[in-house]
Amino acid sequence: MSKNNLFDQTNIYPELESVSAAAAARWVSLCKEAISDHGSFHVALSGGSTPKRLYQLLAAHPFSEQIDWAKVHIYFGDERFVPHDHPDSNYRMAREAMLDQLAIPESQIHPVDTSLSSAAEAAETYAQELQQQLPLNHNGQHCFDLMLLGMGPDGHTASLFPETEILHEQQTLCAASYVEKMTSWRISLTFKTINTSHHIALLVCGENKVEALRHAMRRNTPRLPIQRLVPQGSLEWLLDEAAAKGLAEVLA
Ligand SMILES: O=C1O[C@H](COP(=O)(O)O)[C@@H](O)[C@H](O)[C@H]1O
Repeated sequence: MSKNNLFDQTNIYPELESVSAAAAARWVSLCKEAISDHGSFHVALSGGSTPKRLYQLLAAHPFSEQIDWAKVHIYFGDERFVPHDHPDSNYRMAREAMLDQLAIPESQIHPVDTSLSSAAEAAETYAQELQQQLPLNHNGQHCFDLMLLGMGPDGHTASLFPETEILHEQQTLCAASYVEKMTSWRISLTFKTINTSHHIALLVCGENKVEALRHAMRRNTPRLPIQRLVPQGSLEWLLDEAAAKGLAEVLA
């Protein structure tokens, strides 16, 4: 249907609730697949506002009991360099919405250590942890079974913001980045890591995402971070109708 491979798997749902339910169903099926393939499921959570409902759904009936939580390993695609109890912490949001309700062994929950002395040190430590914990794919690359992502109105994904050096990072799995417009340090997985994932699910909701989505779908000049997605595995977009407004003609 689409002229752009990046958008070959694009599904549009009425609103956040149905986007979240579809993402939860995808989590369940990928989780079962990964556990039968290599005995565990390694997932990177996204932050921001969109995934909170997904996390709440996963922690409750009917999704929670379909998942063997003892075999799930939780990581973070990006993090704000703030304490874990800070309102901006992605870890705190995931704890409150999902993790506190589930029987995942603590040793399998991998937050970014934001108590370290700098964002650079936190990122370096996290990169080492990923190297130790993540399974290798058949190419010998550290590989997530599922990478959850969102997209900001400026086309950022994870904490890969426009005009930041981290966009070009090819060596490490995770790096620190100062985001001028947020006046804050972020720690983020790099495109190298994201693109290696077995499956990427992008949840995008809200009218303020329309312009960035249209730009990326039209394959215009690649100025947005999101256009740096070159997945080795599969990638699917889960959009709500507000974000997908007017996209039909671009996808046709
Ligand atoms: O992938 C991600 O995208 C979001 C965009 O957030 P949203 O609040 O518009 O859903 C980003 O800020 C977040 O940290 C990240 O993981």
